[in-house]
Amino acid sequence: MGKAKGKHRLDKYYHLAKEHGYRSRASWKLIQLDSKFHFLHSSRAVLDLCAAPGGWMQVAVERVPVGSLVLGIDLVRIAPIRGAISIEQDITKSECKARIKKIMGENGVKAFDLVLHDGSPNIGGAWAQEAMAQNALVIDSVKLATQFLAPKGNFVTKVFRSQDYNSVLYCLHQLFEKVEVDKPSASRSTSAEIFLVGLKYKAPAKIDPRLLDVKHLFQGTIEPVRKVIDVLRGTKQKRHRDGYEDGESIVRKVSSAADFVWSDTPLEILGSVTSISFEDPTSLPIRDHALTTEEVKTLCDDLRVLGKQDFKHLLKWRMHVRKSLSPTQKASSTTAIDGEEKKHEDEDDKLLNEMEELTCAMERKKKQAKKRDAKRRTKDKARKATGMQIDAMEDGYTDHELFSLSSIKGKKDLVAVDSAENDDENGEVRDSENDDENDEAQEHSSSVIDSDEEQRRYDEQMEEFLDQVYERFVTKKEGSTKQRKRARQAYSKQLLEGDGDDVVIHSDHDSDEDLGDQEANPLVVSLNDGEVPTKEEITSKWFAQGVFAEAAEDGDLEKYDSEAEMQVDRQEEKLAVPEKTAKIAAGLKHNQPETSKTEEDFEIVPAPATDSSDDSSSDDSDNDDVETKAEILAYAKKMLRKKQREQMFDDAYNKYMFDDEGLPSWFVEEEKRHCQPMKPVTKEEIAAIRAQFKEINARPAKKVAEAKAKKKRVAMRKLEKVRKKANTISDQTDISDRSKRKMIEQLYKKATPKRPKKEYVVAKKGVAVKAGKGKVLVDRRMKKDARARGMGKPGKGASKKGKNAKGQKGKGSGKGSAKNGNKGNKGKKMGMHE
Ligand SMILES: C[S@@+](CC[C@H](N)C(=O)[O-])C[C@H]1O[C@@H](n2cnc3c(N)ncnc32)[C@H](O)[C@@H]1O
Repeated sequence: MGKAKGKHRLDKYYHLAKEHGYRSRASWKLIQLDSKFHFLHSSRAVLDLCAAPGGWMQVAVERVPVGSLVLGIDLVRIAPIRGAISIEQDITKSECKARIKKIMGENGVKAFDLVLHDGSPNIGGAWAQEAMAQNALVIDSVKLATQFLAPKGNFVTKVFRSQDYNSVLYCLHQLFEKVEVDKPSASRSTSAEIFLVGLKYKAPAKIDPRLLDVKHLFQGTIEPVRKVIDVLRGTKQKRHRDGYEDGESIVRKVSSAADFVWSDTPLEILGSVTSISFEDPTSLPIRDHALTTEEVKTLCDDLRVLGKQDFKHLLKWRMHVRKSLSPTQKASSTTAIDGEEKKHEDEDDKLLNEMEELTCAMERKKKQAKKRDAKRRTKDKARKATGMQIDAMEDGYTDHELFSLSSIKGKKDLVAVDSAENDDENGEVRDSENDDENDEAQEHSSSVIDSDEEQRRYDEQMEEFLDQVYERFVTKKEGSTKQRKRARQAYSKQLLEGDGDDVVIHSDHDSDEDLGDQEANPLVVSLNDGEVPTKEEITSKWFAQGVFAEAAEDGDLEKYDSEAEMQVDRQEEKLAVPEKTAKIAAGLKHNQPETSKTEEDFEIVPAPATDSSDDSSSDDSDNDDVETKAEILAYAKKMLRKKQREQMFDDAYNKYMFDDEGLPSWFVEEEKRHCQPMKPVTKEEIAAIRAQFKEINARPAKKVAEAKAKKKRVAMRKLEKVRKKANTISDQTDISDRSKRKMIEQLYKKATPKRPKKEYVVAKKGVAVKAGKGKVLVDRRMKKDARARGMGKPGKGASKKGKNAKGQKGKGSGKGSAKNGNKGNKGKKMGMHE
């Protein structure tokens, strides 16, 4: 069955099979099926149809109870397997039946507990024909199973997911109490094979012969098959796993490529037809499009065998071909669906359309960004040429109103700012673009996706989305709406909040119905549901608290009064979130020491007490410094990303900002202990930064590295010179080889840098000797002791050197060394003193 050849076939299971001594990688399929359905351990007689080379037989022998019969049959000879019998037979012939019966009799087996079938017809040809022959072979194996299977016995067969697949499935449903469909991971995802496991054979007294007649089952003759179905089931047909109804499964349902591409419900089409054709005239441009590859055509040919990747590939192809053939049509087709139609549109289809819109928007934005960049570059050039660059800040020009959000009174102003900004950036781009483009640009003004990073993110999102759509597409067929809902919600959430900073989907509803909001500044967000309490309201609410009654009696009201004022200020301050980012950042460090407050409500954080004079703590403070630096850097790193930065700001609004006073001490204590706000950076992130510091510190100083490199260069040059000289010497003919060698040796000796010689100092009693840099202290006593302890044998050279050293040093090395060297060995205990 269209077997791929070559090295790629030798996958993990091939090697595993080799390792375990199985004759075929197919063994793993049976192992995995058995691990799931546990049919082997209780089978005392197993009939393996189409068993060569015997991989399944080997597994069966391993897993069935000892003494069980495992009978393997194949067209080709199966090499003997210990504990199994094999015969050469065609399972479609009646002779095969007789042979089986004979062997059963010989082994005292009345029926088989398990019939296995992994046959593949040994014919070539078109895929459809092959698949049909395969499934016909399956029915042959079913026939044998009905004759030899014991009641409650099990049956495992391989089928191909072609148009006959559902008929086979149906057939098995009639004969077994339960039918499981499984594709073990050992089965290649590229293969259309799938395994059906019929559990608990019903062993009906009579079986309608048409049920096992491939002509009835597979030939596309709907009526007779339906009759068979009706006779045997007498009930309404159920939907099956793959989403096609039994009766429908044998009919080829075709959709035109044009319908699929231009439809707003592509998933509905994918779920309801068996193939997509390119034959009708409207589909011709699609067929001839460069994007419509042979692969796409093959996928379209049989939609029932689509795997996940195929499914995604097909949807992506549709999206691109749609965009390429008619970008405008696409946009209108997705937006022009009237309300009624939209209701009926599948949710996934809607999401798919949104995704497509995003793709278009992204590409549009990319184009615009490119144009903008080009314009900006030319403008800059022109400016430079005329020397017109003016630094506004240099002139001391600052207009505070310019940066005040409160000056933006409504959406209109905002749009004005927005467009002004665009004008500023675009220069004359806008003038040159037509009105339509301008409208689009405004519509998607917040969905600017122009960097590679964003593109990557978008691609990931798209992949994820398609995965979800596929999962839902598959589960939908089983009627699982819950999962679909969940995934959809997750996706919408992602769209709205995940990357919402870049991609905003505008709903028409927004602009039309929220007219009442027009006068409010949309950037200034109320944290109080739009209702801003007045200063008086807040004050009175504050004083309404019970505690003030007591305080009034104690005459403490003055203090509370100022506190209330502060609360009011803070409330007001909350209303203009973006203007307070500096303070928010300060709020990140929650466990600040006491803060003092000024009338302008600045919070002055006292610097932590440090004592630079304290030397012992300098190490600690160094460590603290590194720790703090690492932490700050980790924050900074996070703040580089817009989304994370805003998240940090948002998180920084917490109760610690208010530094409540007058709380019961036990409460404060417990809060301190248990209520620690989460830092926006993790320990690991800080550790990573510290590791970076370490790495930087570990690098040699630039000067040292340079000096080393220079030294190396000089040495190399020297050696190069020597090499040349050596060559000239060796080329000379009038000198003997021996002298040549000597001369060359000398040359190299001179050139190689000499290591400073070690100086050996012999320790002598009563003479002080300093064994500093380059000096080695040699002490006879020490040597002897070491030798006595068996710690090592001083080499000849060492003693010789020692002697030399002694000779060199002569008297001078004298007595004091005994003090030095022998001190430890004076060892009264040992009594070894010299
Ligand atoms: C994929 S192999 C089976 C592998 C086997 N399960 C194993 O684990 O080694 C398919 C086998 O079906 C056999 N086959 C095809 N048609 C057959 C038939 N009519 N009768 C018997 N064997 C047949 C082929 O000869 C081939 O060996």
